[in-house]
Amino acid sequence: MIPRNADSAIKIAPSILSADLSRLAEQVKEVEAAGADRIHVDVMDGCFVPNITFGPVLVKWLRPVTRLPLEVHLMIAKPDDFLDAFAEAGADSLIVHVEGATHLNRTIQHIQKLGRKAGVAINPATPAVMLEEILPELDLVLAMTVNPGFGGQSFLPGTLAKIAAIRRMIDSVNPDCELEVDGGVDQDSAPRLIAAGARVFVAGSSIYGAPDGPTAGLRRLAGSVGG
Ligand SMILES: O=C(CO)[C@@H](O)[C@H](O)COP(=O)(O)O
Ligand SMILES: [Fe+2]
Repeated sequence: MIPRNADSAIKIAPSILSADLSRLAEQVKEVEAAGADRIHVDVMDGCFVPNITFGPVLVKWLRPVTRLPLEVHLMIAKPDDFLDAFAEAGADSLIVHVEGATHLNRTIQHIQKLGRKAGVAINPATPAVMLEEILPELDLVLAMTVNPGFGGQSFLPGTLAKIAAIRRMIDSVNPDCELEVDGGVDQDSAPRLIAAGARVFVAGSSIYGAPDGPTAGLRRLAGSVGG
């Protein structure tokens, strides 16, 4: 199998939320071989979002399965209480929601002290200006393109203008910060997202739910954005 070009400016992060969890290791190894750039782990607590998924123990078991970075998307009411546990389990980056962190600056400092990359996620209805003060400190912004909580939802096109606004903010104050998008990302939405300024693409159902399998799904998505 020919891997994707590792130097591609476009990064793809398969979300294991849509994987066949009865053979998770195999499913992660498959997307690694197909050229995925990182693995996206959706953590939900049934409080911040109406669904429950994974805890640090899953990250611990996943860590030796792949050489890819593990990014942990924390959709939980009390992210500060779990940062150490996810870092210790092997997370490479920790993403908290701007809507869920009361003392966001402190939370980001905490992540940095743990030696992990720090990201902030922003929901579709939250204005981009909420990122303004924290943006200089960030490694990554995760713009939600669905309401968080479930895989397999439809991309919300109303988020495109905000993504373009975040791209302008990043370019002016922190050009090294990555702009990642999450939710309903497939070969139809991805070209529109790239035009708006996104460079990292989380994809669950378009990869793991692809009828012809995760490798074909990933290839199709990468092909749609020239990555
Ligand atoms: O954070 C979330 C959902 O809350 C995502 O990471 C989903 O896992 C993306 O799944 P698809 O929309 O690509 O199926
Ligand atoms: Fe996510």
